[in-house]
Amino acid sequence: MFSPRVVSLVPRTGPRRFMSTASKLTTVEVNDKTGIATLTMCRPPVNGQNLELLLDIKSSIKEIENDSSRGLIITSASPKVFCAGLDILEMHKPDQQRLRAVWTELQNVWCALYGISMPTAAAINGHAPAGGCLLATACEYRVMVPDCRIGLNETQLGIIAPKWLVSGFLNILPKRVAERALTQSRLFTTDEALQEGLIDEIANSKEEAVEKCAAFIGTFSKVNPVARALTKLQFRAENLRQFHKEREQDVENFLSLVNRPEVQKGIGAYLEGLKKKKANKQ
Ligand SMILES: CC/C=C\C/C=C\C/C=C\CCC/C=C/C(=O)SCCNC(=O)CCNC(=O)[C@H](O)C(C)(C)COP(=O)(O)OP(=O)(O)OC[C@H]1O[C@@H](n2cnc3c(N)ncnc32)[C@H](O)[C@@H]1OP(=O)(O)O
Repeated sequence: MFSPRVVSLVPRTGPRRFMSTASKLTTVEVNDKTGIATLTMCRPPVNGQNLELLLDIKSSIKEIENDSSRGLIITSASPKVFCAGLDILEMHKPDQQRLRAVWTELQNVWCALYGISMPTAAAINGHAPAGGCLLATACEYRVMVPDCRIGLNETQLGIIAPKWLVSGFLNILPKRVAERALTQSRLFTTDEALQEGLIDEIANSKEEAVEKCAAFIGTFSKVNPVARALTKLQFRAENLRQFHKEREQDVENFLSLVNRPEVQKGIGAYLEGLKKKKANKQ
């Protein structure tokens, strides 16, 4: 179903770039000076996480890991949206096999990003609801541009974010703030996110956000990388262990939830809402 991955390496003069897949839903650029890889999601208009984008993100993370980069920065090619979360079309009247693959790949992406040993940072250059927030909170550091929103708004959609999906959020926020945000489906503004500690810095542009992420990664230059990696993984091991224990059941739960007639009705209504928003804009 998927084309084989094509990796073309440009010689190491200046920043080197390799397109991570034939489908080009992500690109990876490694800065030769710093050794930091920037993974950019490029699925217009909002980086909706369909199966192909998730597969591409996973492969790009693995490539960066195998390339022994000094760190990973994740960002988006879209001017206003970091990532809008799961592609809602994948969940509306779904093909069952594909739906199963979508959720499995979301799990795989989270696991690869959350569990990678190198330093990670998210340059959040736009809105980051739901699955977008998942990617950002799997990283160790977050820099966001002004006037955007980030959070886990699942309950507003009538759905429940499983424990593994919330664990990045819980690494960052006090439990009480996290519980309230999840139950209220709160989408934090950039300023609120900084105030609560959900993001670490604000940047005025995507470029500045990437620079600040690189500066964060640079803070580890004098730290023993093996000791750093083991310490990071020590903090994350319990969440990962729990995730692996529950991941198969989690897929079944997801399928059963999405297939419920009332959830399908809700997804349909949500899609209509997005269409109306478009009509009102025109
Ligand atoms: C709905 C899910 C229901 C059930 C799932 C059931 C069980 C799941 C159990 C747990 C799941 C938890 C894990 C993760 C879940 C998710 O990620 S669900 C997705 C949640 N995402 C959102 O709620 C975001 C919705 N989008 C927005 O709020 C806005 O679009 C935006 C703030 C991201 C950007 O705003 P604007 O810049 O104003 O752009 P538009 O709104 O005009 O959108 C442009 C274009 O993109 C389409 N679009 C937007 N979001 C999605 C999406 N998530 N999937 C697919 N398509 C999306 C939108 O319709 C517009 O398309 P066009 O009209 O131009 O064709």
